[in-house]
Amino acid sequence: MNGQSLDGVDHRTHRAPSPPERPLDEAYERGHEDAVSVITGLCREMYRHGWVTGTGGGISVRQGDTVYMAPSGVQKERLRREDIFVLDRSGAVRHRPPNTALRVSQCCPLFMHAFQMRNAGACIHTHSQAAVLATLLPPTVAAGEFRMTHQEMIKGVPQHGYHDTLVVPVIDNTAQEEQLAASMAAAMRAYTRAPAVLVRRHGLYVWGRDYVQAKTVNECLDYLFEVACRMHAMGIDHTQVPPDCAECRQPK
Ligand SMILES: CSC[C@@H](O)[C@@H](O)C(=O)COP(=O)(O)O
Ligand SMILES: [Zn+2]
Repeated sequence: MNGQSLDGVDHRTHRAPSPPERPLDEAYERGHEDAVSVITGLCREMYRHGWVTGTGGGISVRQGDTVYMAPSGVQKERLRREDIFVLDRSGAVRHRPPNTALRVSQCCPLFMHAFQMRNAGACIHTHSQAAVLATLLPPTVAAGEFRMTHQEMIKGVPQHGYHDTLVVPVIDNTAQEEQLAASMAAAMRAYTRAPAVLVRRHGLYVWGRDYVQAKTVNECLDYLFEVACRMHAMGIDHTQVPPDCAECRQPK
């Protein structure tokens, strides 16, 4: 698909021509329909988990050089197909919804980091309570990173095994979502193995090679964040190798 011929957007200003372009409909090829369905469907699913309530959070999907993204400030579980923005891989809007009041998600520059720096096929942003609470755990606050080891669900994170320590960097929240972009990029450069970035008192950005992997990793991480909080409440250190792990305690 060529963005210029699709919509005629002025790429210098990112402004749509007038009158507004046609909506996403049956005239679009199958690939576009699938990406849009993934966004609307997953947002509904994530809403049921309490991860994208109150208009917060969302998901963006990349197919080749085309990126699909929700508008800003709308209830993400009630997105309609025609509400979805289409961008190119540089983050320039190529097609906007017919409702000209809609603006692209404020998460745009953060989603673009996942696509540009990790070649991700999807990036999920949640306001999960487990993720928020994990950023406030004492060891996490002091270290600026969430650490956990010896949990089965760590195996759901690419390049991680049961005995590995999962490390997720934590960045400080800002007044506006877009202002997180620089510190998220710095964290991604510093933590090349991390599958995600936590935002203190805010939530999580997690990516994957496609939406299936991003969804899986998000679910594993959220489970781990919740377990870590509960372990902490029980007085158990989730960052330490358990003393009964024969494999880790054995002298080499
Ligand atoms: C409850 S408002 C939350 C937003 O400011 C922001 O954090 C967010 O995640 C969603 O931004 P949006 O621009 O609506 O896609
Ligand atoms: Zn947010």
